[in-house]
Amino acid sequence: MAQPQGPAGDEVIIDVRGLKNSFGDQVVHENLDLQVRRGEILGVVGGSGTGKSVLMRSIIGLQVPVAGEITVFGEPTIDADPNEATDVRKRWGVLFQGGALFSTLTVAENVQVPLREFYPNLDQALLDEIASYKVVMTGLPAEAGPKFPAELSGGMKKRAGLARALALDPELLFLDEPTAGLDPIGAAAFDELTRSLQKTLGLTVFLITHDLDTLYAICDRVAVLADKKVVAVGTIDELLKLDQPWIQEYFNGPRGRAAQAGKGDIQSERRVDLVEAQAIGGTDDDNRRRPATQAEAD
Ligand SMILES: Nc1ncnc2c1ncn2[C@@H]1O[C@H](COP(=O)(O)OP(=O)(O)OP(=O)(O)O)[C@@H](O)[C@H]1O
Repeated sequence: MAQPQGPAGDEVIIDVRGLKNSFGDQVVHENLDLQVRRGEILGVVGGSGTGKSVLMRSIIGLQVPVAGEITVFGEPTIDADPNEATDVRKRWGVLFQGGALFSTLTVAENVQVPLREFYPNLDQALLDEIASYKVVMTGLPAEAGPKFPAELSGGMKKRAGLARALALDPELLFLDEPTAGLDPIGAAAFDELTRSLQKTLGLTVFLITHDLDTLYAICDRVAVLADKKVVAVGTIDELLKLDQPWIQEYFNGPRGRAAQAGKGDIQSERRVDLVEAQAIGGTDDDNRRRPATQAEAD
């Protein structure tokens, strides 16, 4: 199927049109449109409960909307033919909020879950080899493979979840609040990891976040959810020019201004943070904490 084209002529990987979601009387989305372009990191922001996670679940077929159309790689994901849905699902990876690792499986076994699901005939030696590669790729030490999730720090769990999301060599990555719960150093290191994997692997990334530093550091464009729909999509500079109350409050509030003022410093600090994080084995479990922004320092 021909891929739709975005306004700038870029290939549209995710195309959401007229989406409506509701739970009982509560309407979460109404006439929501969104296009995600190949190769971008799209940040998705909005107040708590505006339906960011429900949007992601709708796109990946876990939430059946009341109305609307969604295509991913040009294929419909709502009421899709099961075989075609499987073909499309192989092309994306998902890091759910909190990591969603299976607690009774080791990190390596968690990474192997999607491989076993989609390629049941792979032999164990190959599964082990792929899992080791993905574990190291996400900055975890090789020794993390045989560990259980309960033995990992919060940051390591996120990396393990990311390793599982990358198991099938996806073209498209969904990240639901990947830096939530991480200290600033861990969050910065995870941002750098996301950016470097996105560049190296040519990924398109749909990234739900509340983290202003993440938006400034790695997102190419930002989509804003409010009033049950996407009220704006653009670079942060473009969004700042809009007279939309939530956008102004979010980006021009004290934390937004601090993130904006320090964005160059934050990015260069974040490169140092990554080196530091790698030096300590990719873990975020040290208790060093320093303010990411002047607002936190205050
Ligand atoms: N399975 C469900 N059943 C009933 N209501 C739901 C369900 N899933 C989500 N909701 C409701 O839909 C709304 C949007 O939820 P969602 O988790 O998408 O918000 P969010 O924008 O991701 O919020 P947050 O930033 O706090 O994570 C919320 O009011 C939530 O209670």
